[in-house]
Amino acid sequence: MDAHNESPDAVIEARGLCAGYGAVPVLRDVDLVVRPGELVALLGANGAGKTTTLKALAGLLPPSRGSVFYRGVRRSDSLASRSRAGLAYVPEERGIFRGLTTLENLRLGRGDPAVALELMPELKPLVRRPAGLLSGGEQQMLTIARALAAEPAIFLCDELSLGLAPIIVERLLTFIRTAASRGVAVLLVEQQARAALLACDRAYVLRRGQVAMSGRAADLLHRFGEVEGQYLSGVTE
Ligand SMILES: Nc1ncnc2c1ncn2[C@@H]1O[C@H](COP(=O)(O)OP(=O)(O)OP(=O)(O)O)[C@@H](O)[C@H]1O
Repeated sequence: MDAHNESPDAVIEARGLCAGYGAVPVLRDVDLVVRPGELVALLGANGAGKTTTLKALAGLLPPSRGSVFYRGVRRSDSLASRSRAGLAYVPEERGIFRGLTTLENLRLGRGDPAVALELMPELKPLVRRPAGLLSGGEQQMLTIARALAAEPAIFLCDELSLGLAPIIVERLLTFIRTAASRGVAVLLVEQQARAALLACDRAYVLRRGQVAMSGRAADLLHRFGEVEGQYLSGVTE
């Protein structure tokens, strides 16, 4: 039934996606599309299923029903295999080796460290510093520059702004916007809904594992009260 995706121009597409952990269902019939050059936010209350969605899209969690299409092809392969095919995923934990220097961490990426440093010049004075000593914002710059230096087709980023000052979040969003303008499809999980809607083209709002609202970011900003309502009514406990 879902052997073909419905949006031929999509880089990544979830169709009727259901996924969870063991016997615990989390996602229910999630439909989601990200196209080249689009910056898309995934919003929702704590526990709504945002990280679970990214994990299922990245290949870390198998769908119990429904499909994930990557560049038009239905996939059930691993994250490593999807990464080789142009998918970049930054998890909430950021994937930094704290005992290695910034440069050594950049070398672990798929892209050229020199490209990462050109993309994010703030990292240049920090190349020899152990990544564990970088500030939270600098660590996030490192993970994002490392991911984007590989010129992925799609960039999935969890909790972009976790623990970061608003000015740093603004810098990161501008940086990611530039990547999107070069054609990268971006899906961001973001806690700060208003900031995300101001920066993104489109958004999906999850509530208890389902897409409760979706559309152009500008339209969702006009309906921000409703967006916030999804958070209040979406709390699971
Ligand atoms: N490994 C796991 N095993 C069992 N349940 C899990 C696991 N990881 C997450 N969950 C549950 O799945 C639901 C969705 O979690 P998820 O992390 O996707 O939410 P989220 O929207 O990313 O939340 P947050 O904003 O708090 O990070 C929650 O009820 C959570 O408790």
